[in-house]
Amino acid sequence: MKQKIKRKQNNSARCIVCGDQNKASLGCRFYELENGEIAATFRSEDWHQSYPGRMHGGMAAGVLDELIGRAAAQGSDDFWGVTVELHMKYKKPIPTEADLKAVARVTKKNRKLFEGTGEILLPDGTVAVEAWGKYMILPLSKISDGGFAEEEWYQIEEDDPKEIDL
Ligand SMILES: CCCCCCCCCCCC(=O)SCCNC(=O)CCNC(=O)[C@H](O)C(C)(C)COP(=O)(O)OP(=O)(O)OC[C@H]1O[C@@H](n2cnc3c(N)ncnc32)[C@H](O)[C@@H]1OP(=O)(O)O
Repeated sequence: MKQKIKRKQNNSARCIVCGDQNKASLGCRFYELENGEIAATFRSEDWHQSYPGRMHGGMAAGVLDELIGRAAAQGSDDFWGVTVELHMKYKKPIPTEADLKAVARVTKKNRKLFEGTGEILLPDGTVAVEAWGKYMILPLSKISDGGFAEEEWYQIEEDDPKEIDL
């Protein structure tokens, strides 16, 4: 089903999932949706492989870890936290050298913690991987040394889609 995109979130420079200047990164883009969920687009390259032709399960966990975390950061470029628990269910292999999508949402949130779920979809829409995660909300100063937000956290200017088919 097509979902309207409200806003694209920032990328970072060196992250393995969304690093704009990291050649090994999955190149994720994160789009906040009108229905309250968040979607990611990314490409599985051959260097993300586990078995031949199959994306590494750790990379899939990385995508859903970050995507669920970002689901709680909707509307803000200054909301931070760290993953404290992550549970994965691998249902189908994810091919390498494929353009892929994922979607996530927050399911529970209080002052200190939040939880959410997410899925990676195969090109035909089948759910390949499901995840549930729990995160602790923290100020950036407790997570990273200074300079990240100013130097490594920015919008990529490009021709962004207006909607996404999930
Ligand atoms: C995200 C948007 C970003 C948006 C954009 C970016 C998205 C990035 C997403 C990727 C994120 C990552 O991969 S992050 C990388 C992977 N994760 C990490 O590196 C986290 C490693 N863990 C830690 O650094 C630490 O454990 C902390 C900071 C989480 C907690 O340390 P601490 O504060 O010393 O811990 P502690 O005193 O034991 O606990 C503090 C309070 O939290 C509670 N607590 C601790 N763990 C848990 C838990 N799993 N479930 C419930 N509650 C817990 C304790 O009971 C306690 O409650 P009370 O006694 O106060 O009541």
